[in-house]
Amino acid sequence: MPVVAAALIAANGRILLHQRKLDGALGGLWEFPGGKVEPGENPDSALVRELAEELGVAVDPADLVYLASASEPGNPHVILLYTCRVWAGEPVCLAGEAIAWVAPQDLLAHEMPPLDVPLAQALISSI
Ligand SMILES: Nc1nc2c([nH]c(=O)n2[C@@H]2O[C@H](COP(=O)(O)OP(=O)(O)OP(=O)(O)O)[C@@H](O)[C@H]2O)c(=O)[nH]1
Repeated sequence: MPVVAAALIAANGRILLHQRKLDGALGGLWEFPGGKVEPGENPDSALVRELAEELGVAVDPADLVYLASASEPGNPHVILLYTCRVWAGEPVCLAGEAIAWVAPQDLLAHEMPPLDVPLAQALISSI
């Protein structure tokens, strides 16, 4: 089951992390915002939709740059991470517990779901 996620990278180099709702699956953990690709969507259009739903921002698919994927044995989900440096609107937390702008060196100090950890490592290596 494909899941798409974005690292929104601000002009000051900070990266947006999204804290999942405390009471749901992987509750309270910090992840790259995104979600499941629904039937009929491609990864880009799913990510544009998820970023609008979760953060209230508008993203042009042309500004999504694929970076890395992560999966693990026994888990049907594969997560595709994109970077994005251009969006319209100020991100706000519409669906999760909180959002935070995090310096790259502080990403891994946030408790993350398992698949977000290698994605964060790939991101840190790329910038
Ligand atoms: N971000 C993230 N999601 C993971 C990991 N492992 C894993 O099974 N997942 C699952 O991947 C899915 C991610 O979708 P989501 O919950 O963020 O997005 P969504 O809004 O489309 O899902 P929903 O319909 O369940 O609310 C969830 O079912 C989540 O439990 C992981 O390591 N990181």
